Amino acid sequence: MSTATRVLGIEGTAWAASAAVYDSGRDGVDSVFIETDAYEPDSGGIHPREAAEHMHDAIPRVVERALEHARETRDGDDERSSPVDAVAFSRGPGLGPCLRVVATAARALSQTLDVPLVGVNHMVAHLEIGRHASGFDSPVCLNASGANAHLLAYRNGRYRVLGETMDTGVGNAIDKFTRHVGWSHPGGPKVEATAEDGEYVDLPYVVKGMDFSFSGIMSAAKQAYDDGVPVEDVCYSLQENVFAMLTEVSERALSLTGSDELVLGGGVGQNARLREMLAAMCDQRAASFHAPEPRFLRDNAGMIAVLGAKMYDAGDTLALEDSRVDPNYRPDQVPVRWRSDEGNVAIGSDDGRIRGAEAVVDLEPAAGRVTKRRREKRYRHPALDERLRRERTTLEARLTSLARREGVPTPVLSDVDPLEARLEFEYVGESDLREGLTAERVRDVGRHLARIHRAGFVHGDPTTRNVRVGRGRASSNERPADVRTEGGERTYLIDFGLGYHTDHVEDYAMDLHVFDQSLVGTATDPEPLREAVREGYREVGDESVLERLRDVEGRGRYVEDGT
Ligand SMILES: C[C@@H](O)[C@H](NC(=O)OP(=O)(O)OC[C@H]1O[C@@H](n2cnc3c(N)ncnc32)[C@H](O)[C@@H]1O)C(=O)O
Ligand SMILES: [Fe+2]
Repeated sequence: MSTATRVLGIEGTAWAASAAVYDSGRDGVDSVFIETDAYEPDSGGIHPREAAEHMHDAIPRVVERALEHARETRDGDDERSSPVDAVAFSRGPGLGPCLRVVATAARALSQTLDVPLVGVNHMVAHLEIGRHASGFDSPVCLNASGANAHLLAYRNGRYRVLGETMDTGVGNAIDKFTRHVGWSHPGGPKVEATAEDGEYVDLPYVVKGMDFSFSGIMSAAKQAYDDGVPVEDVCYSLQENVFAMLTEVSERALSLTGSDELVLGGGVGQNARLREMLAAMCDQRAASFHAPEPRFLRDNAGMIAVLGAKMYDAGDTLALEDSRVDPNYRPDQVPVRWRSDEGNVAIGSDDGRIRGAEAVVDLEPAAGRVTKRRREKRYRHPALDERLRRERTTLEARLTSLARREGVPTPVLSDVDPLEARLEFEYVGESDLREGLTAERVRDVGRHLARIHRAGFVHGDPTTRNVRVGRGRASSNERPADVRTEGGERTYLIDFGLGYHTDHVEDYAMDLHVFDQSLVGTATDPEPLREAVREGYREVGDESVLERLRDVEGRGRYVEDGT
C-alpha cells in the first residue's frame, strides 16, 4: 500500500514563527496545515534580537500545534511511529539569531521523532510553492518579498538569478518609507490601503536590463512627503512605479527565456495592484500567470514543508553535522535534485525580436529598413507609460547616433517620432552575432563597448542578439582599424533603448558583464570568447573597468557551472 509523504516544516527567518504539516495525500489530493505566530515590533522595523526571542517563545507552541494536527489526521492503518516522515526547516536566508533558534528546534525534533532533517532555502521555497500550486513546468518566478527581490528560472540543476534588486528588497524599501511617515511595521499593507485615494505624481523609475533599484525612488518618496505632497499620492505613485518596474523585468525575463509561465512569490505578492499588473502583462502577451493564495505568499512554514517533502522524496536530507544555517543563503547556491531537467528554461537564447518585451520591430531587408515601435503597456499607469516610451525612444535615437560618432558601427537613423514612440533605422548586417559567434567579432564588440564607455554612456543591454554582423557602409568617423573582420565585415551595435549616460565604473563593468553573460548563455565553448571580449576592451578602454568586472563576478551571483 502506498503511503502519503508527510513533512513537518518550520519557518522563522524574520517575523513569522510558523510550523506546518504537508501531506501529499494518498489519492493525489494534498493538504497543508499551517500555524503561525507573527512578531510585531512595538516601534521601528524588525529588531533581530527581539525577533529571535519571539522565535524562542513561539516556535515550540506552533510546532506542538502542527504535530497535534499531524497526529489527529493520521491514517488509522499507518503503523509508523512518527506522525511525520521528515522535519524541514528554513536554513536561510534570514536573520542569523532567528535562524539558529529554528535550526536548533528542528535538529531536536528530528532526533526525538527519529526522522531525517531537510534544510530548505527560504527563497526557493517562495518560488516552489507557486510552481507546486500552479502545476507549471518551467515558469519564470518573481520573488517579491521583504528582504529580497529576484527573478529566477531553472536551468541545469539550479535556479538561476536572471535579475535582482541592486539595493534593498522590495518590501523593506516600502517599509522604510512607512517608517519615515511614522507608520508601524509592516508598512506594505498600509501603503496599499492608502494608495486607494491617491493620484499619480512623477517618481524615479530605475530598471537596468533585468536588474532594478529602489534607493532613488525611496529617497524621492520621502522627500515628496516632507515637501507636503499628500501621502496618498506618494503611496499610489510608489506602488505604480515600483510594481511597474517588477512587471517590466518579469516581462523581459519571459521574453528572454521564451517561457510563457510566470509565478509570483513572497510577502509583497499579497498586494492586489502588483498581482493586477502582472496578470495584465501576462494577458497582453498570452502567458499564464499564477499567484499563490496569500497564506502561501507571506512567510509561512507551509512552503517549507512542501519543498521539504519534494527534497525528502529525492533523498535530499541533511546530517546533523552539516545542518549549519546560512544567513546569506542564495537561491542559486541550491543544487536542485527534486525536479527533472525537462523544465530547463533557455536562458540567453531568446526570440525577443518576435515576442519583444518592449517593442514591435518590422524588418524590411529588401527596403533596407527597420521600424521599431514601443508598444503601450496596459499594466502601467498611462502617464508613466507615456513618459517611459517617449524617454526611451529619444534616448535610443540619441545614443545610436552618439555611438556612431565614436566610431562604433550602428544603423543610421532615418526617422524618430517620440510621441508615437517610433523609430526608423537603416537595416544593417546579415545576421545576429548569436548565430555566428567568432572570437574576432566578439573582440570587436569589446572595442565598441570600450569606445562608448569612454564617451560616457552604456548600451544597457549588450547581448549577442543586439549585435548584427555583415558588410555595410562605413560610418563617416570609422577608422580603417575598426574594420576588423575579413572582407570588410562589421559588427554593429543595435537597440540602445536601455542605454544611459553615466560616469560610474560600476555601470561600465555591468555593461560588459551583461555581454559576458550573454556569451556564456549562447556559446557552447564560451571561454575563448570571454577572453576575446576582454582583449578587445583592453585595447581601447580603461583597465579599471576590467578590474571592476572581476569584482562584479566575485560577488557570487553569477555562477553558471551547472553542477
Ligand atoms: C528572508 C526572509 O525573512 C524574507 N521574508 C520576508 O521578508 O517576509 P515576507 O512575508 O516574504 O514579506 C514581508 C514583506 O511583505 C510586505 N507586504 C505584506 N503585505 C503587503 C501588501 N499588501 N503590499 C505590499 N507589501 C506587503 C511587508 O511590508 C514586508 O515588507 C524574504 O523572503 O526576503
Ligand atoms: Fe520571505
